[in-house]
Amino acid sequence: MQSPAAPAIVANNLSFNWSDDRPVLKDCSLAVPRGEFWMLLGTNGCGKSTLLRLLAGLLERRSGDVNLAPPVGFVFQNPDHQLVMPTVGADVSFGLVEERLSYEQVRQRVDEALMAVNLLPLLRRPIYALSGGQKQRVAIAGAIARHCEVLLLDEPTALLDPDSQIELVEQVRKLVKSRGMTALWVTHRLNELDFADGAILLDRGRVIDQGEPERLKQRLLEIGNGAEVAS
Ligand SMILES: Nc1ncnc2c1ncn2[C@@H]1O[C@H](COP(=O)(O)OP(=O)(O)OP(=O)(O)O)[C@@H](O)[C@H]1O
Repeated sequence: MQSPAAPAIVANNLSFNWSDDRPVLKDCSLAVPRGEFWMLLGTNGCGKSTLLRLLAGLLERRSGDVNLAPPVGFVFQNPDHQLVMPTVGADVSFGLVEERLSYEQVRQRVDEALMAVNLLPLLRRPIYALSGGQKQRVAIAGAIARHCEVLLLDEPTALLDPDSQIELVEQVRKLVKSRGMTALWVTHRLNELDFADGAILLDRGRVIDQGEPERLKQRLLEIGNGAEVAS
C-alpha cells in the first residue's frame, strides 16, 4: 500500500511534439502529493493543456512515463464539450454505465455527488438551463460519482464571470480536502493560486519550477507578460 504522502500524479521525462519540427513539451517531470490541490501555470501556448491531456491519457505519449492513481476525472474548459445528456441527473449517471451498478447504487452515487457540489436540488434540471459555473459543477459531480481519486481540470474557470470563478476554485479546494482527492488545475490567473497547496510552472514546454504557490506566482510574473497573467 502507498503511504498517504506518496504522489497521486507523477510524470517523468515527458516530451511531446505536435509536428516533427516543433517540440511542445520537453522532458517534463512533476509530482503532485496525494490529497493536495495543485495548479499548473504558464503563459499562453506554453503547453499546459497538452501536458494535462498527456497525464489523462487523452493524448498518446511518445516518451516518458505517467502514473496517476485511478480512476481519473477530467474537466474541460468548455463544459458544453463534456456534458452529453439532457438533464443533470442523467449526465452524472451516464459516467457510471461501465460499472454495471444497480439502480439503487446509481441513485445513491448521483445524489452523493450532486450533494457534494451543492446541486442536488437541480437533479432534474435540463443542462441547457444551467449557468456556466453550474455546468462545471455537473462535470465535477460526474467525477465524484465515479469515485475518482484524481481530478484534472483544464482552465475550468476560463468562461466564468469573476464571482463564479472564485466560487468554483473554493469549492474544488473544499472537495479535495473533504474527500481526500488530488487535483491538478490549469490556470494562468494569479488570484486562483491563493487556493492552491502547490504549483508547477511551465515555460515554453519545460517544467522550470514546482512547489510553493507564492514563489511560483512571482516567477510567473517575471516570465509572463503582466497583462496576460493578470486575473
Ligand atoms: N491539436 C493541435 N494541433 C497542433 N498544435 C497544437 C494543437 N493543440 C495545441 N497545439 C500547439 O501546442 C502548443 C501548446 O498548446 P497548449 O494548448 O498545450 O498550450 P496552453 O499552455 O494550454 O495554452 P493556453 O493557455 O492558451 O490554453 C501551442 O503552440 C499550440 O498552438
